Amino acid sequence: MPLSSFRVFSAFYRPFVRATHSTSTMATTGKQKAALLHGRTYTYIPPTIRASDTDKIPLLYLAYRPIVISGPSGTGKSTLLKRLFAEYPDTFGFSISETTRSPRPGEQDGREYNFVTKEGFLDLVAKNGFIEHAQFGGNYYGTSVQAVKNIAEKKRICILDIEMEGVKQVKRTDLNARFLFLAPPSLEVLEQRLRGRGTETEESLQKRLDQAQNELEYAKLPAAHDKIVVNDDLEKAYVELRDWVVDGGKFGAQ
Ligand SMILES: Nc1ncnc2c1ncn2[C@@H]1O[C@H](COP(=O)(O)OP(=O)(O)OP(=O)(O)O)[C@@H](O)[C@H]1O
Repeated sequence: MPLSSFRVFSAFYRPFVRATHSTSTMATTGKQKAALLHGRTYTYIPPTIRASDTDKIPLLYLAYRPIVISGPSGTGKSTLLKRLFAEYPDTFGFSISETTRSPRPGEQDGREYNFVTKEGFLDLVAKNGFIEHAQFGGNYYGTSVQAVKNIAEKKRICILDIEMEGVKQVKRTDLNARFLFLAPPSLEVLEQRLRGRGTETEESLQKRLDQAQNELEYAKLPAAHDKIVVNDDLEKAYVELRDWVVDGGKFGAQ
């Protein structure tokens, strides 16, 4: 795993989940629609519980619907989310990751991380309890479905900044999330932004661009996302993203 992926799990009180790796598996139910795009098969996974099944969704998740923001690395997700959190400081929640590593001095269980045993972690993996998980430096790290639910319980809206496999995994839960895809104006512009950011090696840049193609192709599937925003002009993209997220003050509540 490239070092840059570690920041996914390293920040305290993360307002959103950042991940570039996932070990989620593809579902194989008959409900799926598959589409062959450019020689690869992409599967649209319909939500386990549809937003229209309001009687099956716990009340809290009707009111505090998590928002999943995905899009190729370098599209501008962090830039736009930072602005959103600054404009709405008390609206969004903090998801706490699970980890099998030991607490460092000063760290508290349930604050920086939920510290769990390897057995407990793998048991939750087997039960499909993670949205994303990864191994780093001999330890496991992950974002559990329960951690996202805890945010709704605090009456806040959880924003998940995750990649495609995580998006599919969220669709398999009863989180009743809304899905926004942030697209770059083009792959060329994306490459320029990644180079301009100065965080990538040539190798990690290539990996990100390859993954960007996968994400862009998945996003073409009908109903993969509820909203697509193209981040061409930053100001325009921010207003479009914010207006969709805020939804006239309802934040997507049903
Ligand atoms: N509309 C825009 N016009 C020009 N530059 C932009 C625009 N949006 C973002 N950028 C720049 O592009 C770079 C990548 O943005 P950012 O780091 O927010 O992407 P990201 O999607 O969060 O990437 P990652 O998933 O790798 O963290 C940054 O240097 C940012 O300043």
